[in-house]
Amino acid sequence: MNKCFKPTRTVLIAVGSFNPPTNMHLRIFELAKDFLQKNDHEVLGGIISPVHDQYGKKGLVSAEHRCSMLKLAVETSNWVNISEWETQQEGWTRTAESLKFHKKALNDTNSEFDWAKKIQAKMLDKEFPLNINLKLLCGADLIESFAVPGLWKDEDIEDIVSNYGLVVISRSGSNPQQFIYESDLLTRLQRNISIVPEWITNEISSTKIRRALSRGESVRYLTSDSVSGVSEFDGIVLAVSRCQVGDVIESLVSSVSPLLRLYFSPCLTPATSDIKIERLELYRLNEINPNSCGSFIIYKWLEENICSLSVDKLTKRFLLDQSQTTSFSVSKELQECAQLNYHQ
Ligand SMILES: Nc1ncnc2c1ncn2[C@@H]1O[C@H](COP(=O)(O)OP(=O)(O)OP(=O)(O)O)[C@@H](O)[C@H]1O
Ligand SMILES: NC(=O)c1ccc[n+]([C@@H]2O[C@H](COP(=O)(O)O)[C@@H](O)[C@H]2O)c1
Repeated sequence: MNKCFKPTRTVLIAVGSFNPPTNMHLRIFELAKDFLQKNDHEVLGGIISPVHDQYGKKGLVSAEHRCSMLKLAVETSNWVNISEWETQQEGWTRTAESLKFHKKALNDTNSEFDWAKKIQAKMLDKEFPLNINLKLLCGADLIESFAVPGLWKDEDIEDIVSNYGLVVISRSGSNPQQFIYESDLLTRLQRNISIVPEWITNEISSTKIRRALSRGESVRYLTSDSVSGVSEFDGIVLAVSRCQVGDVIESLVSSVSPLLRLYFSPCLTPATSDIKIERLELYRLNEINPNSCGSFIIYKWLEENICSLSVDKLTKRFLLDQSQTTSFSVSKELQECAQLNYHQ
């Protein structure tokens, strides 16, 4: 083996709306990293650069919110970072400009940006200059958007491909090889374009997640649980009418904390048995799932199961407090006891 051989130090950057982030947004980083590492690159890190609000795409939620979702999404990755730089500019930034900024910051040993510091910290030997290369990582649909009249400047395309390089992940409905073949410019620069096939095809997209959410359908396992705001409710909801709370139950429930206690006024014709125990999924409210917050789900459930609801003050405070943890532990004994009472 040639002792002098040094792999090219590379960082991948993906630009886009991330509205909301999906599992595929992170998956493309893994695919590209595997591919590059087999082709003489040392992949030091990844950067996700969400677009500015003024990009103006229909249905784009605020950059602040997209960034918080992205931060949650990358919690499980030890190499993909978020750069909020584009979102903090006066207006929308062309991708070529964004690449220029990010490459400069990555190679600046005094960089003030956390993502740059983290990536630089991954370098085993820090000889100067740092010589960190930046490549644009994208799905095949993004490269095909190069052909949309007026969307990209030819000189930007030339700059991006020749001075940085592209890693394109295949996507169903796109044919990047043919697209390159049909473009004289891209054919000329094609040694700087890597096309990475995704054999385990997966057509998750932000559009499909938004569609599912707007229809009140589950988006679980399409994006991280922390992004969708869903977390298992591992406790019990005890819904009892005030007059039905017997001393025994009262002493039992008060000894267990936390427990969601919902009191409701008795209905004329009781819609439920004395004690109702349900397992529910709780959602945290965000701009993407405005109809799925914990309180909404619980009110909805109660509406369907119980009439004339009045939630006691403590419970209401709990339900409305979005920062509250949504995971409960309730002792097995209590659950069994409650089950027993339910069947009585
Ligand atoms: N399923 C996928 N396969 C390959 N690349 C993807 C996939 N989903 C997203 N990407 C790529 O991730 C980058 C950022 O994506 P973007 O924010 O546009 O997401 P999207 O899911 O395509 O969004 P939308 O559905 O809103 O158009 C783009 O380069 C896009 O091509
Ligand atoms: N001329 C350009 O630099 C140019 C044109 C169109 C889109 N883009 C970028 O490509 C990304 C496209 O994102 P969407 O696929 O979510 O629309 C955005 O980050 C946008 O800034 C850049």
